Parts: sequence; C-alpha cells; structure tokens
Amino acid sequence: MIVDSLSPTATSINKTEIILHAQVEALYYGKFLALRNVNLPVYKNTITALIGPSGCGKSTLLRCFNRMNELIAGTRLQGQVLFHNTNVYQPEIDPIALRASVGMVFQKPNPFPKSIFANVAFSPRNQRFQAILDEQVEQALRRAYLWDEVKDRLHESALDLSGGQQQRLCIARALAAKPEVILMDEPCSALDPLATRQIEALLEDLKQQHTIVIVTHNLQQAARVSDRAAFFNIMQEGSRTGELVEYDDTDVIFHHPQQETTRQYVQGRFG
Ligand SMILES: Nc1ncnc2c1ncn2[C@@H]1O[C@H](COP(=O)(O)OP(=O)(O)OP(=O)(O)O)[C@@H](O)[C@H]1O
Repeated sequence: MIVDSLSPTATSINKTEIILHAQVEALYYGKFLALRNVNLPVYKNTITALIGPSGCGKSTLLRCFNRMNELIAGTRLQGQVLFHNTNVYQPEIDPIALRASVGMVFQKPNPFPKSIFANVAFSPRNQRFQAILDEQVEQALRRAYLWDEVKDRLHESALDLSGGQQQRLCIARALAAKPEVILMDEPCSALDPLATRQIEALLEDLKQQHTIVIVTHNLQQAARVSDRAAFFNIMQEGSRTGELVEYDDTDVIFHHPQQETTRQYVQGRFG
C-alpha cells in the first residue's frame, strides 16, 4: 500500500511539552494480559495516531489516558499515566474532572436522545446566564464545523442528524467541556468519505488549541492527519498481548520505520 503522507516534516513538530505520558507495564482484563511495555509521551498540540492490527490494545491504551478502563470490571493497570506530570491514577484525582480535561469521542456517534442544544449544553449546564450558555453552545458548534447546518434547528432532536453531523455534534459536546486533550476511538469508521474528510479537516483545526490522540484502522488517515504515530502489534506467537513496537514522527513510521514489522504493516502486508 502506498500512503501519501501529508503530515508535517519532523522538524516542524513541537516536541517541547509532554502533556500526557503513558507508562504502562501491564494492563489486565481479569487474568488476561492485554497490553504491556508501553512508554508513550504525547506532545502538546499534536495529533498522535495509534495504529496496528485488530486486538493489539489500541483502544485499551486510549481508555487508560482518562481512566475509562476503570468502568470495565476486572481491569487492572500496572504503571501510571501522567497528565501534566501528575499520575492520573492517584486516589485523590477525580475521574469525572479528569474526563472533562481529557475528553473522548467514540467510534459510533452517541448523542444523547435530547435536542442538539441540550447535547452541547450538557457540560456547561451549570452556567447561570442563558446568554452565556447560548454563546458557549454556538462557539462549540462553530468549532465543530456544525453551526451553519444546525443553527435553525437547535431544539430539534440530535437523533435526526446524519451520522457525520452526529459525530461532529459529539465533538462539539466534548469541546464544550473545554478539554485540553481529546481522545478519539476510530471517529470516522461509521462515516462516509465526505463526512470523514470533514472530520479530518476539523482535526487539523482543533490541534491549534487541543492535543489529540486518535485510534484509526485507516492508514491513509493516520498518514494524512497525524504528527506522531505509534504502531502496536502482538509480538509473541500464540499470545494475544499487545505491545508498542515503534513510536516516532508519522513520516518516519510510514517512510523510514526502524522495525521490519512496522514496515510490513504500513505497506499493508498484514492486519
Ligand atoms: N472489556 C474487555 N474484557 C476483556 N477483554 C477485552 C475487553 N476489551 C478488550 N479486550 C481484549 O483486549 C485486547 C485488546 O483489545 P482492544 O480493543 O484494546 O484492541 P484494539 O487494538 O483497539 O482492537 P480493534 O482495532 O479491533 O478495535 C483484545 O484481545 C480484546 O479482546
């Protein structure tokens, strides 16, 4: 597979500030070791893509960043995740507050069965002044490239929007919480090519103010949108445990990888 990388050159990627840092020795679901040996710093205002074949632990790692794995019974993490140098697994960290700062957008658009307005107003709903709330909702919808399409129907059901609009609404809902980091788990996999392009253009815009970590199966998408790419794989035969194989600037991963398995994967030889 030939991937036309439009990602920035290595020298243009700002690697001065690490905002998140996964240091995962092991992640278990019950007795099953799903992921091991992950040391992955995430740089501020970059897009980091997590790539690799199915079942190698990409979504598992993504959920570690904002403690979403804790919602799955039997999950156990050995290691830590630093957010601004503080371990988010310390008992005094409030996971709800963490998830406002490290927001998440899922594979399948999941708007609440409420109006478009109510979906976006969900996070800032404590706002006492209606005018300010209106302004925040409009701003989030504009930033998600959705305002023009919904401004005349804000009080209609979010469930009547198209799949691509619903996904942008979910992004607007995440943005309204003013997150520093947005985690995205295959956000385009349920969308058509046009809706996918809209989200990709949006990502480029969002990284000016946010840091984005995205899981994607679409290698072309990873090459197009990301600055850094992390390749995961199951390295031990007969095992189902995922490992981080290689992590570098996207251009290096796609054009000059250090590891043979990375080269084979980005060339579409497996997975
Ligand atoms: N809730 C769970 N309970 C038990 N095992 C799980 C759970 N979620 C994931 N797993 C297992 O953990 C491993 C990693 O899964 P994960 O979904 O993180 O991989 P992935 O790389 O994101 O896969 P895909 O690309 O198919 O989404 C797989 O073997 C999966 O079956």
